[in-house]
Amino acid sequence: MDTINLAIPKGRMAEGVLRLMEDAGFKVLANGRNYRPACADPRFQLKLLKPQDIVRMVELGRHDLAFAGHDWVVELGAEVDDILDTGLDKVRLVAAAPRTGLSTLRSRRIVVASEYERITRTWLDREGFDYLFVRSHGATEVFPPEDADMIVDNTATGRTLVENDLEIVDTLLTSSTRLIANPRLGKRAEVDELLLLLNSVLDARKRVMLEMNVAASNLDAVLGILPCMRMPTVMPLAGEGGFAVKSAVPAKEVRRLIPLLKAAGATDILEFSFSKVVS
Ligand SMILES: Nc1ncnc2c1ncn2[C@@H]1O[C@H](COP(=O)(O)OP(=O)(O)OP(=O)(O)O)[C@@H](O)[C@H]1O
Ligand SMILES: O=P(O)(O)OC[C@H]1O[C@H](OP(=O)(O)OP(=O)(O)O)[C@H](O)[C@@H]1O
Repeated sequence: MDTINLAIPKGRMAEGVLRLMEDAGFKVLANGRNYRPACADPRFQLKLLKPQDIVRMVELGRHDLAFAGHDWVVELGAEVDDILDTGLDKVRLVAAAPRTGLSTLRSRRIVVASEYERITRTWLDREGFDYLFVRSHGATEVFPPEDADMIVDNTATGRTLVENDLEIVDTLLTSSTRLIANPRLGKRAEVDELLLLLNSVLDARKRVMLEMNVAASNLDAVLGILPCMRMPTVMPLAGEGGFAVKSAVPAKEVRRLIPLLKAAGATDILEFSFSKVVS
C-alpha cells in the first residue's frame, strides 16, 4: 500500500491542525520532540515541519499533502493545489509604520523589514515606494523606528502592532491554514476520504442542533423562524397533539433565535453540538 506523506506545521499552527485531525478521526499521536508522529490511520505517514519549509516540500513532491499557511504559499510562489481552507489561524498580512513617521514614508528612501520578501517587494513596487528591503527573522514589530521605517508582518488580534506603537498602512493579503497538495499527486481515495471528514468537522463546528416542543397551533410560526439544512424534522409527540421539532442551525444565530422561538411558542428548547456533518 502506497502511504500518503502528510506534513503537519510545527509551531503555533500545530494545535489547531492536530485537533482538527483528531476530530476528523485521524488522531495524531504526537509526543514531545518526536517529529514523526504516528497517525491513527496508517495510510497517512506524518512529519512535523516548520510552516515555511512545508510549502517547498509539497511543491517538490517530497510530501504529498500538508497543512500550511496561505501566506507562505503566496510568498514562495509555490505551485501547489489548495484543496481545503480550514479557516484556522486567520491572519492579515499588513504594512505598518510608527504613527509619527506615516506622513514622510513617500517622501524619502525608507527601510522596510519583513519575513515576507516577495509579497513586500511586490506591494512596495506597485505602490511606488523608494525603499531598501531588510529580511527579518521574527519579532519584526520591534524594528521601527530605529531599524526600519516600515514593516510587513502578519497580524491576528492586532495586539503586537498596538504594543509596539505601529499603525496599519495597508492590508496586503489575508491568510489562513490550508490543506495543500502536490499537483502531480493525482486522484487518491485516501485524500478524498480525508477531505470529506475534515470538511464534515469544519461544517459541524459552524452549527448546533436545536430541538424543541411545539403545540400544533404554533408550528407554522416556529417553522417560519427556524433555519435548517434542508427541512426541519417534525415528529408528532405521543398523546399530546404537539410536535418535536429539530433543526441544525448556524451556531452564530442561536443567540438571536432562541428568544424568537420561545416567543413563537416553542418550549423545552434544547441545544446540542455535534461532531460531523456530511451532506
Ligand atoms: N498570531 C497568529 N495567529 C495565527 N496564525 C499566525 C499568527 N502568527 C503567525 N501565524 C501563521 O503561522 C504561520 C507560521 O508563522 P510563524 O513563522 O510566525 O509561526 P511559527 O513558526 O509557528 O512561530 P513560532 O516559532 O513563534 O511558534 C504563518 O502561516 C502565519 O500566517
Ligand atoms: O496580532 P497578534 O495577535 O498580536 O499576533 C501577531 C504576531 O504573532 C506572530 O508572532 P510570533 O508570536 O509567532 O513571534 P515572531 O514574530 O517572533 O514569529 C506574528 O509574527 C505577529 O508578530
